[in-house]
Amino acid sequence: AKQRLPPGPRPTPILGNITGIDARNPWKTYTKWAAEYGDIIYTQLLGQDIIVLSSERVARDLLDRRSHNYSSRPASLIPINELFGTEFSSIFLPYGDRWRLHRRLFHQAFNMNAASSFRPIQMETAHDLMMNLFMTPDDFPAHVQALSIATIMAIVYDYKASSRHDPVVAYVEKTIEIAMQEVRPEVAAVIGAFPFLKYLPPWFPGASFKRNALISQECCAKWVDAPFQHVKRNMAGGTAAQSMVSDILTRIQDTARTEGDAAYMEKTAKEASASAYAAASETTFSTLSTFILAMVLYPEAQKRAQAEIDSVIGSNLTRLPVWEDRSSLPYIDAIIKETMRWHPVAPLGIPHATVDDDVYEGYYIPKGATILVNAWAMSRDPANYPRPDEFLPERFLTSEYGTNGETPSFAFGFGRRVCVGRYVADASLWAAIVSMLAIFHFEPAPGCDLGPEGENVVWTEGVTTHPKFPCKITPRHEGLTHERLLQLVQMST
Ligand code: HEM
Repeated sequence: AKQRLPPGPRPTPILGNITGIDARNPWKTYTKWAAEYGDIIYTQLLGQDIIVLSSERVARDLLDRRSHNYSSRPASLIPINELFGTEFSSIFLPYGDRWRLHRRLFHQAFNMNAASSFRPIQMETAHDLMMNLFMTPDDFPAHVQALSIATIMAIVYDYKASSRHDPVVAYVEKTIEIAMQEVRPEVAAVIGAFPFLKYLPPWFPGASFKRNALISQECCAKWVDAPFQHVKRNMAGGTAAQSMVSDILTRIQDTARTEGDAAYMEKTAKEASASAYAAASETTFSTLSTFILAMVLYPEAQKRAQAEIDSVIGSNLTRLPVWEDRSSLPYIDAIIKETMRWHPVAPLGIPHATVDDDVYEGYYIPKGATILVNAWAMSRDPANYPRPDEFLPERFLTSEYGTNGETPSFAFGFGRRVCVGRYVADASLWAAIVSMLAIFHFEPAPGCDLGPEGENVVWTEGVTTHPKFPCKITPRHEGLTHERLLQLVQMST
């Protein structure tokens, strides 16, 4: 008997459901469909099977409990990654030995215990952020981005990125900017279905993605190599500090049996470290931008967080928050969780794919199907998160709002593909957020109406999304000088 696919909107011939999708916010279309057809729906884009999971329950059942079958990445993303030069990226590797080796390198560097060794770096970049915000508060997006980049560059390569116009950073940022726009299922489906598009000359009208691809390929080659060579040079000269790459290179020297082995491991290390950068910088930046927006729109939450910090470090700023304060600041943890819940950085996650055919609750799920995690829909589920559009950190502190207090599972993804950098990410966010709240007050920029619930805020489009808005940032403590802030920073290191 013909197997029954999950329900969904009826596809039109050839194009499938592509014409019905809001290209700017595809997660909103999928969420609307989920309301109509349920937690698990089937759609088609140009002949490709797409299954969208819209509840945490279904995502856990399939991606966690059947992770052996749901941990690949869509084959349709391979051509587009090759086109853009990002084929090596751990994030997009299909399930298999190559991906497993990447994952092992990450696990050694970023597991819960290992991740804590990066705390001094994270606090130092948080302090740099405070100093920058103090001097030029209106440039806050650039400062937050600088923090996100500097943190991961230091952790992975012990590379000190200069805060402006760093050449290595410029390559990576360009590649990521392009990849965020183009390496997503809706674009991949078009190129997969019409492979000749790949061969259009870059000057061809409408072939902007091809021009982008050439730029991306060039930037990628430099991004993967330049910082890696920096570590090797420092190791050879005996000046390398600890980093993910120096640790791996030391292990290769100690364990590789043949030269071939060593060369393969080194190539893998290069690819994995470059991927860590891509995965970490944009996501950290987006989360912190969303946090600042929440503080502007929800002054009560901001006030409560600051009162909590003051109750621990004192209200006259005799010292800055330090790691040991974390356990006394539960509301700050709740703010971090609620930021990731309120506007998930990757509203459709990173697509998974099935290895084999499967059947779930009577529905047929084909081999090779793209599995989209609709984090947006999960974040808006009123059963788990009452008043879902509101920023309410309290929901992670009391059962009144229904959560179990844990970070929402959709924030960092599922199964064997769950974010390998989640402990690093959590610590970077904490250091930055607690430092910002200790020193600054965030309010709407004068004359700028964001709307009571932020309706007028513009969010960027792509795999990840962040808000763009102006904001007024002022020191909370009257008479705080640059010199005094510097003194406080020096006292706590
Ligand atoms: C707030 C910050 C972050 C968020 C919200 C975030 C979120 C995610 C999500 C949703 C995924 C996809 C999971 C899935 O496929 O189900 C992912 C994958 C990944 N993340 Fe993160 N991430 C963050 C920070 C980081 C950091 C700091 C690192 C590295 C230090 C990192 C490294 C990775 C890597 C390598 C993958 C790919 C894993 C794989 O495909 O096997 N992430 N992340």
